Parts: sequence; structure tokens; C-alpha cells
Amino acid sequence: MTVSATEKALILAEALPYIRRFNDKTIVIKYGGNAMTDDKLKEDFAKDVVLLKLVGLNPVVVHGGGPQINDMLERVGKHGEFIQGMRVTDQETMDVVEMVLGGQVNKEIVSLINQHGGKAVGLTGKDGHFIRAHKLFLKGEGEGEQIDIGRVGEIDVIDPALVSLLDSQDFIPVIAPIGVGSDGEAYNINADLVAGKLAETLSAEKLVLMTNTPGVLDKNGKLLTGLTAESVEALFADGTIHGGMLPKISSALDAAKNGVNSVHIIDGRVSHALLLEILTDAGVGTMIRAK
Ligand SMILES: Nc1ncnc2c1ncn2[C@@H]1O[C@H](COP(=O)(O)OP(=O)(O)O)[C@@H](O)[C@H]1O
Ligand SMILES: CC(=O)N[C@@H](CCC(=O)OP(=O)(O)O)C(=O)O
Repeated sequence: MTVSATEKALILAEALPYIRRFNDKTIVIKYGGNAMTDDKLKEDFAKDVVLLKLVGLNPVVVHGGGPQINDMLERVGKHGEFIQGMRVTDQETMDVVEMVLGGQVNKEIVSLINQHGGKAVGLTGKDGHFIRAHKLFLKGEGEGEQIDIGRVGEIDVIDPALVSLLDSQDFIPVIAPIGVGSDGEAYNINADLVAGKLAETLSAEKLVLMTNTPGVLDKNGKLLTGLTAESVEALFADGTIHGGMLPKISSALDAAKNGVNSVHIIDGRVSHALLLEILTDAGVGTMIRAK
């Protein structure tokens, strides 16, 4: 597709009201491991984050890395297992999670953003103990039944001070979803849950969850452009929403109910999906509302 000079100018002009509206507002961006598949997309993502910062927004990145953890587990002869969208995390798996999320994936995103002119700083919840967590037990089928999935954490509290401090000095925080327990032990936390809770804690204007589907799909694979707490219930009950989409929707709904103005699930495989969602009229994906 070739775009004429006039069309380019019109597209740039379209961004103005959004740039004004979102000036100095915090936007929490969850960058899912499934959206990090190719190098060009990763570059585009990093450029988008830098552009958002330079035009006056405060982007905060929370990343996943589920497929990258799976790859590393395979290399050490282990197979990733999930229950209700959460990884079963024994101690050996936790070591891999810390290495891949806190190391490899986090550093790659930080370095891409910095190469494109941003000032990104990588963090895990262990830094300044800013993401406090305790062990999560999943609910089983039977009355009062609990499922133990190892070193998976449930967030107690996120201390916003560190992220706010970085923001105020024009740094871009890039956060790996690892929490810390009362005696310093690490917990693996689903990245969607960290992003949602962080958006609430920071009173973010927007939460954008970037994944590998066009948004939330119905039974026939058709995109649902808007969802509310009520309409989601039936989709949970009949299994239309399953697997990794479960924590994503729960987190999106909690954020929408707790003061985050707009919450979107978008297709991170679309080049510059972030700019399209935030700075143009062409909102993509599914918008989640409390009511
Ligand atoms: N109703 C649904 N609509 C879209 N995707 C769904 C739905 N239910 C389950 N999914 C699954 O959720 C996945 C996205 O979650 P996940 O694999 O955790 O991605 P991410 O790494 O981006 O967090 C999709 O690839 C799809 O397989
Ligand atoms: C408890 C739990 O499931 N933690 C996730 C953390 C990474 C993540 O959420 O990555 P995506 O966003 O790419 O799925 C995991 O171990 O895969």
C-alpha cells in the first residue's frame, strides 16, 4: 500500500486530539510473549513506546514471556504445564522463569527501547520489593478444594513509588512479572494480572493488553469489539473464554471496575498496533467495560 503525502499528513493530524487528551497520562502496556514473535514487530513495538513517551504520555511496560519460558524448559528437558491459564511452577521451573523473564526477555525489550532513543529501565517486583505477593492456590471443582501449583503468586500490593519516580525522570519502566514474598522468596505471577493491578495502582488512563488474537473471539471465531462484566459471564461458563484468556479478562475487568478509564485487548501481531490503538481513530481489538 502506498500512502500519498497528503494522506500521511492527515494521519499525523488525526493524532493531535489524542496527544492532547493523553498528555502526561499513564498508559500501562502489557506486552505478551505471544506478540514477541518476530524481530520487526519487536522493533515496531519499541519505536511505538518511544514515540508515546516523546509526545508526552507516560508508557509503563509490563511484559510476559510464556512461550520463551516454554522454550527454555524444553531445553532442560521439562514440559510447561498450565492449569486455569497459570503455569505449574516447581522450584526448577521458577529458576527458569526468573532467568527468562527477569533476564533474557526484560533485557531485550529494555535494549530495543534504548536503541530507539528511549530511556528504559528494567525491573522485577524484587526491586525495592515493589510487587508484594503470597502463594496462590487455585479453586478446584469440589467444595473448598484447592489446587497447589507451586511458586505462583497472588499480588498483595504494588508500591507505586518506584515506577512513579522513574516516570517523573522520563525513564520508561519495563517490568517483569515476578513478585516477592514476606521472606524475600520470588513468585511467578501471570503478567496480565501484574499489568491490571499496576494500572489500578497508578490510576492509569489506559490498560492495553497486546496478545496474539484480534481480540476476544466468540464461539464462531468472530471478534467481540466490546465486553462487559455481565456479557463475559456466559462466555466463561460455556468455555468460549479459556486458557490464557482467563487471567487476561479477569485482570481487564478488575482494572475497568477500579478506575482505569479504558481497557483494551489488541492484536500485537499487527505492526504498530499500539499507535493505532492509542493515537488514531482506528481502535482495534476488544474494549472491556465494567458495565
Ligand atoms: N475467546 C477467546 N478469544 C480469543 N483468544 C482466546 C479465547 N479463549 C482462549 N483464547 C486463547 O488465549 C490466548 C491468548 O492468551 P495467552 O496465550 O496467555 O497470550 P499472551 O502471551 O499474549 O498473554 C489466545 O492465543 C487463544 O489461544
Ligand atoms: C503464573 C504464570 O502463568 N506466569 C506466567 C508469566 C509469564 C506470562 O504471563 O507470559 P505471557 O503474558 O506471555 O503469557 C508464565 O509462567 O508463563
